[in-house]
Amino acid sequence: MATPTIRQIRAYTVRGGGGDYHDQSGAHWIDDHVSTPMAKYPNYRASRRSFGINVLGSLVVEVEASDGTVGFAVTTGGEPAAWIVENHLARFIEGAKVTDIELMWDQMYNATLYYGRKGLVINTISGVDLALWDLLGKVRQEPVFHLLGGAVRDELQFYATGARPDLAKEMGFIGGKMALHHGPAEGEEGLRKNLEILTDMRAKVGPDFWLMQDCWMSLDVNYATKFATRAWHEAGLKWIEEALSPDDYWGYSELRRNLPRGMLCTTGEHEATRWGFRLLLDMNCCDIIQPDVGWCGGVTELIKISALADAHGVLVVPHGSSVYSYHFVITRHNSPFAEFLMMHPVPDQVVPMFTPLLLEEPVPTKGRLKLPETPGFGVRLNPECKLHRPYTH
Ligand SMILES: C[C@H](O)[C@H](O)CC(=O)C(=O)O
Ligand SMILES: [Mg+2]
Repeated sequence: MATPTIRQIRAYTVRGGGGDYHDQSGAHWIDDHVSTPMAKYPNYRASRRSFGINVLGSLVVEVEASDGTVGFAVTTGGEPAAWIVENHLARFIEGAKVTDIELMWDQMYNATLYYGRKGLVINTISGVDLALWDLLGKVRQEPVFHLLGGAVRDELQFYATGARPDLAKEMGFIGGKMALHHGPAEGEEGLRKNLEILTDMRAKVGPDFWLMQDCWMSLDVNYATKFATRAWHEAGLKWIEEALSPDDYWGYSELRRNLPRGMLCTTGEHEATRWGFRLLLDMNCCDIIQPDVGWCGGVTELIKISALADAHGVLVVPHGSSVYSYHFVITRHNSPFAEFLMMHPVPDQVVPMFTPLLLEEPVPTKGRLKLPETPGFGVRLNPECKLHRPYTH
């Protein structure tokens, strides 16, 4: 049978959770006075929505093959990403063989180099790439993790990100990661509060449960060193995550050298491509890299990033991104566990990370998950979510 080609690519936007998991309404732990680079401005301290963390919304990319098979993926990027797909990237996708993902990636990346490389553009390319892997899996009637070389273990094991590691422990997760609440602008009092939250949580979860702190790019080297050292001694903090701006490779190098022996430095969720990660690796910036497969260039690029990290003895524990991460992590020896982002507002129960956008999105039970062998990424779009196609070509 001839290899199907791609008949059409379509880009949609949708609001209210899903790919853009920060696009929540009402009270939610993910928007409860989280420390950010904007927290130096008191007006933007209480809520990340106040400075526009959710302005983009979700992007949904659909690719339809000549045999009628449709692949899709969701990520962030919203309307500007939809414009890039429809007006620029479509030409490299339509007419191509469904198997030629490497070629399509290279053309999308090189054609956008003059305004792309990172951020929104590589985020958009990631969405297209994930849709292409979904399509190939569906055409072949294989789950994506089979196409990536097959599972290297029976099931995935997860730590949970949310405000309640104590509840995550009861739910069977191997660790809990909390968002930092107070940044350097909140001074000594903020530092004391940050440490208090951690020591309280340590008392609740006992000595052995992993506790991690996500700093969402909000600290400087001095504050991060002081906080991490005290948090290690007073609360057994396992890792300090994304303490600095993603552009500050020099700062990460220094921070990692400053950390107490045994404590891990992690970063990379806002880094992109093999070239960005090469800087983090060559400059000894961290012990674990955390690429987001929906932002770093997609699965096609994550394969390369992961191989590079492996050669440097650095683990790859992707940021969030639900099934798109799970299908990768299960195939890699240097990704021994995965993140589960708790999207319940409290969060006192497990809900699918991209809720309500996907159907059949698998979730961990007792902190573990055996991936179903459904073709592609094994998920469907929820027909109740209103998609909008702002541009056509
Ligand atoms: C909790 C963090 O601020 C962010 O929303 C998610 C994240 O960075 C992570 O899961 O890691
Ligand atoms: Mg993070």
